[in-house]
Amino acid sequence: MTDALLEIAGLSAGYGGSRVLWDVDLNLMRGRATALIGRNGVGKTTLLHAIMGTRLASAGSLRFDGTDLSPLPPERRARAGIGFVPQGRHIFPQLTVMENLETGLSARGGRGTGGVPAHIFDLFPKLYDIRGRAGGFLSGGEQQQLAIGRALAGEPSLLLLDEPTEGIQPNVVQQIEAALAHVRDTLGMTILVVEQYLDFVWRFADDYVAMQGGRIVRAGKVAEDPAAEVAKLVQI
Ligand SMILES: Nc1ncnc2c1ncn2[C@@H]1O[C@H](COP(=O)(O)OP(=O)(O)OP(=O)(O)O)[C@@H](O)[C@H]1O
Repeated sequence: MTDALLEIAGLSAGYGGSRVLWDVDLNLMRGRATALIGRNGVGKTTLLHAIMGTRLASAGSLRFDGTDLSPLPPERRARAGIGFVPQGRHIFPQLTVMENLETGLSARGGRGTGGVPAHIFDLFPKLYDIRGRAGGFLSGGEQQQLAIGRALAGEPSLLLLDEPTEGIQPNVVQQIEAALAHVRDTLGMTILVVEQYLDFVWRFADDYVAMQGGRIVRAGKVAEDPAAEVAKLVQI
């Protein structure tokens, strides 16, 4: 067993004839949170989709916990332990908060038992208060908490998040930050978070990876490189 939970090597991906990711190498270490940053359109979302299997790579390899992900469709990748909080949240509007959370349980595969884990309501108490409300009636902040809670219900070992603070008020941003730090520190969860809001990720992430033009141009530890310096380099 290596220290890397996810090993990406020489990954390329795109849309039709246009290539978006070029020869991406990235290792995510177990129990660490990595911020994936870069300007709009550099390919961050595409990289998350290539990991999740909702966009297929045209070249390169993806190994998760030692297993080749390439032949696995998205639902098998979810059952293997990859959770995804997509941009735009994709809450089921007709289902209640509790039912939305329960949809996340199917990603568990053989891991975990019982219903929605209680710690999700400890992390996001508001979800318990509104558990009977339809997803379509939630505020943006509530939807984001629900999207994260639903991914956590699958008890993933790797959690992918696409711009979780987008359009979210500061008190909910703080809760999201505390929740991500908590699942990393107590459950040893590995996290890859795409973010434009560098102050947020620099507060809790361990590592960062900066992309430009579909390539990783810099990687390091957030404790060693100031956010402002990295932001300047990748022109955020
Ligand atoms: N479904 C699609 N079909 C065609 N091109 C796409 C599609 N989705 C994204 N692209 C293009 O791929 C490139 C990378 O997009 P991607 O969403 O991965 O970037 P990003 O860094 O996540 O940016 P953002 O922060 O705006 O989401 C962009 O040029 C985008 O226009």
